[in-house]
Amino acid sequence: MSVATRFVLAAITVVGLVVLRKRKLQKLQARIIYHRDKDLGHHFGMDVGGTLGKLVYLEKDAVELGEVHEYLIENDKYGKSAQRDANMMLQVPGGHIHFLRFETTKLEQVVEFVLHRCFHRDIRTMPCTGGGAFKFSKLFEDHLGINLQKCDELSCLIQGLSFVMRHVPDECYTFKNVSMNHQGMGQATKTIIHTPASELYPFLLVNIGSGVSILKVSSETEYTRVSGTSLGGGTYLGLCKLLSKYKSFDEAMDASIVGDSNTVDMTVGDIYGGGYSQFKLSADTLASSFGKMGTKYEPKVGVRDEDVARSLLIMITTNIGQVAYLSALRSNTQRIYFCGNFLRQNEIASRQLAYAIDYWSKSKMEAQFFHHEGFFGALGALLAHNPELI
Ligand SMILES: Nc1ncnc2c1ncn2[C@@H]1O[C@H](COP(=O)(O)OP(=O)(O)OP(=O)(O)O)[C@@H](O)[C@H]1O
Ligand SMILES: CC(C)(CO)[C@@H](O)C(=O)NCCC(=O)O
Repeated sequence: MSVATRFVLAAITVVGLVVLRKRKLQKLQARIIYHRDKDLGHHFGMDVGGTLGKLVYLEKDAVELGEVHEYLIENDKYGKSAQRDANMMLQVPGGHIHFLRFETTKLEQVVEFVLHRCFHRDIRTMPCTGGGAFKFSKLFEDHLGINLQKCDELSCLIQGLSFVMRHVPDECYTFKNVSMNHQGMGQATKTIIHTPASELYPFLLVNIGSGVSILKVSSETEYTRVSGTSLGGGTYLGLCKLLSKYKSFDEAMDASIVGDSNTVDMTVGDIYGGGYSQFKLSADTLASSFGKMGTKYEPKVGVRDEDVARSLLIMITTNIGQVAYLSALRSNTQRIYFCGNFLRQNEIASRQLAYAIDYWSKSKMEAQFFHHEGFFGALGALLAHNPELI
């Protein structure tokens, strides 16, 4: 090949490469401009409660959410401020919904982290529910330039719940053949339940978050808040931290699995020396939560932290079960659905609730639970801005 031919070929290659690179750059720039023109906020739904913040986001296609998705995965990997519940991911037409949790006290850290990434400029408004939508709206506006669009928490709760009931197969479960002693031990079998839409309403919904809200739900759009109690998941976590060495909900949960509440609680047997047969109260019936502690000179002797965690769990759960049962009686509903993050990875509590409802109602009522129990509010906020998903 002559020198001249070689020169021509090299020139063509260089020009080709330059053109290709320019095209690639133009494509990239077009994508960036396309991003900047769009408000990605409607891909999100946030619920900031008294204890936990919940964030769901719709990944329509990986390119569009680009950096946001990467951040969330990266954040997840390093277990920093937020945690992704990977097993909760839902497939919806044209995308996936991802689920994240963070402690509300770490919200400022999350905001700070986001601030150091440029993608927040692509998010101008974000639907948000829970008390935090009000409490933290200025923080989001001032630091990130994001306008939180406030959505009512109970309305979002119902929207999110209706969505999973309609679209997520095997979402609801109960415990069949409930027989248990009063310390939450039992062999009942976890069973998936499919209730036909025609038989669904009315039902009672008990949302166990920091506090507890109890709603009578008559249709997808009609509901009333019939009761509530301040003895909820926040009470359990707060008392655990106060009375034991456990520093987190997950630690307290692990401990309560191996704890023995009998060292802490007073049973009918402790009082009667056996059962109170006249009123069919067996010897192992819980008579007084933490009652044994009141009779001891040095209450902590012989009591382990795991026993305290277990006893607290039974105490809070039994009380919620009773308030739920009485509310169902008053509202004339047979099915009671329990949700909220207190029930997250908390099978002792859900079994105990199933048992309590069955016991008090003489098997006329049934307790049911959800796999996505803590995310309905955030899902409802997401759906408010993506009605096509409903
Ligand atoms: N990782 C966790 N950290 C803290 N609490 C947890 C965790 N996982 C489960 N919980 C339990 O979930 C409860 C909070 O539930 P949820 O997120 O449904 O309520 P919230 O939105 O924070 O409260 P509220 O609706 O009353 O404002 C806590 O009080 C605790 O019992
Ligand atoms: C205040 C809310 C609604 C916040 O989610 C919740 O924590 C709650 O229902 N608490 C119980 C309030 C009551 O005693 O009715």
